[in-house]
Amino acid sequence: MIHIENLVKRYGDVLALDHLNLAIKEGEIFGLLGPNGSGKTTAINCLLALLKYDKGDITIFEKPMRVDSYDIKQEIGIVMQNVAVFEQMTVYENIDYFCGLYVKDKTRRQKMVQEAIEFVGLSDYVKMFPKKLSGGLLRRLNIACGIAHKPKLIILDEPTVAVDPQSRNNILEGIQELNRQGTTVIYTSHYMEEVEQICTRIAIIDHGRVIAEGSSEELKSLLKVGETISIDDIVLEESDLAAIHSLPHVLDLSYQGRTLMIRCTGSQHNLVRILAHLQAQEIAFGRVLSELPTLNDVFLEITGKQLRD
Ligand SMILES: Nc1ncnc2c1ncn2[C@@H]1O[C@H](COP(=O)(O)OP(=O)(O)OP(=O)(O)O)[C@@H](O)[C@H]1O
Repeated sequence: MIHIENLVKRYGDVLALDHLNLAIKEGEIFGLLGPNGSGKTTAINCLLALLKYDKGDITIFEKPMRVDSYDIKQEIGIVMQNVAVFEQMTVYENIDYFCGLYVKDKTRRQKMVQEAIEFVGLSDYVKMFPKKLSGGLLRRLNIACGIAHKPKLIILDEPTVAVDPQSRNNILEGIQELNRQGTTVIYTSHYMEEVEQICTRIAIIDHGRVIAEGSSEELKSLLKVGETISIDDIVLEESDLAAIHSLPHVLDLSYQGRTLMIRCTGSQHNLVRILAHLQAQEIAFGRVLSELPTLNDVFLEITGKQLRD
């Protein structure tokens, strides 16, 4: 559905996109995950032909995307990072205005605006002006303005920045619902939990390049460590440590201040196997914690730094 090939974008000396390649299929919720400044917004702006780029090719719906590709733009909904609504218009008028850019027929538009209002849960606020809305409601209005015309593709650039957890959940559930109704979604974020929660495929980008791509599970399977188990209040001899180390899938372990940390390859049955071993050896222990890897671990292993640097 969307192909970005070898996209290069420079701002003066800053290389914002460095041969970026992306292919997004119809029906996906495609996540673009990367730290601040990695090039997500630049990629989206190039994709939408809002920004000139130095090199590369972009096709959307199998056609080249250009500044005057109005037929393509008609089928795209955009929800940008910064809320962009008119202060002097009410909630209803704002949604109607943005929908009207694409849908001229009044009766059809009225129905679409109504559906968008219900979809984002703004029915009680239609006559209010934006400045009376809370941050979360304002975001919902921003989303309604972007989706009311029922585009085939919706692009959301960090739509949950500075949003309270409840509104954030509403937004994420709404995006999943739109996708269930057949909309393809591109979602950029530096919140890995969000991307993990809703995206069917993810490209992790850093310094304007894709450094890893796949489903959340596929990305995590790139890691050496599949599970980290920590066990508190455990007293062990050297021979006990050697025996635990030799259990299947144990990669390495550390033992400090009566806490044992075991890093395992794979993520299945490690905990059961290790606890069964301790029980068989009649070794007592306290609190046990098993941690599965996150997308941050994937980023850390590939780049040597945290996603939230
Ligand atoms: N108008 C501009 N002029 C100069 N440099 C820019 C401009 N816009 C972005 N950059 C630089 O390009 C790089 C990519 O920025 P971009 O905003 O695309 O990243 P991002 O991943 O969207 O970050 P964020 O999550 O903070 O929005 C950064 O180094 C940024 O400083």
